[in-house]
Amino acid sequence: MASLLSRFQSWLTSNRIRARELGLLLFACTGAAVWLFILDAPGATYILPAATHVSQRPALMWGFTSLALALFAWRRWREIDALLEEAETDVLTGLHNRRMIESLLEREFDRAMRYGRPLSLILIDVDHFKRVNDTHGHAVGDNVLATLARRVQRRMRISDHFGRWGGEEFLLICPETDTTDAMLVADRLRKSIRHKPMRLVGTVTASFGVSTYTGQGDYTALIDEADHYLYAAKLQGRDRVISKFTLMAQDALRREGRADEAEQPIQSQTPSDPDRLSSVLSTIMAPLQRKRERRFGR
Ligand SMILES: Nc1nc2c(ncn2[C@@H]2O[C@H](COP(=O)(O)OP(=O)(O)OP(=O)(O)O)[C@@H](O)[C@H]2O)c(=O)[nH]1
Repeated sequence: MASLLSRFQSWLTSNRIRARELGLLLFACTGAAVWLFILDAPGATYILPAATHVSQRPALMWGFTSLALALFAWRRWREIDALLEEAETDVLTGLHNRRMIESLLEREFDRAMRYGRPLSLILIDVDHFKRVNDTHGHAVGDNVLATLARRVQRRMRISDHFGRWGGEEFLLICPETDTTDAMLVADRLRKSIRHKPMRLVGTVTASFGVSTYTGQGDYTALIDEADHYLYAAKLQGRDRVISKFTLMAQDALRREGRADEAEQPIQSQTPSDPDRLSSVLSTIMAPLQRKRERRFGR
């Protein structure tokens, strides 16, 4: 008997059923049987003869049954909701995990494609993160990731989506955002990471790759493009933002024989930073603007 009971208990545990829930379920089943009896369903009298007494007060029985069923459903719903949230959240940072951010990206990409709206991606990768782990330990490395996540979260728009792409890489999805704006956003984030030293580690920097949907390809191509620019940012010395525009500007500067300037990051740590970024962007945009004006006669 004892072993039967313990087996029943372990079955309850393995099926995540608590005794209170089982009680509620039994109560709901009893209520349902009583209702069968009240409705004079065939065989109901054999299922629950004792229900005759309770059926004298059908309103009370109806109330109890509904309450029991509602409580049971509510508890189950909360558990399922918690499990779903757990399945979509990165435990370390509390951000969307890879699966969730990828499905959000797919959704935003479909929307951008259908309505012809701009959509930019910012792929962020912590610089020399292996060194942080090796020098200070994995726990401190984890703390760096969590701090970076909080800093970005505090500065992103409410309509943006932010998630952990994997390891020390993060993805920010910016709907309704063109390349120029996405670069400014990325640069603001870059500064917010760099300028405030992190506990035990000191200054941490990150590199950024920015890609924008141009009406071609699918969302994986957009990710690949951001990854390509992120790789370029790492190659060019890290702690910088690279997009299609940056590479175009660098090409333009090289063609003009200003190779030295092309090697400088478009953003620097000087207060004139945004000026330089916008001046380089306007250098690239000017011919495009002239072409557009010629075409549309404006
Ligand atoms: N603490 C911690 N480390 C992680 C986590 N995920 C990945 N890493 C570590 O992140 C490091 C990434 O190293 P690399 O890919 O060589 O990149 P890096 O050292 O940042 O160099 P660059 O990206 O080229 O600047 C590896 O040592 C991983 O073990 C994590 O969740 N927590």
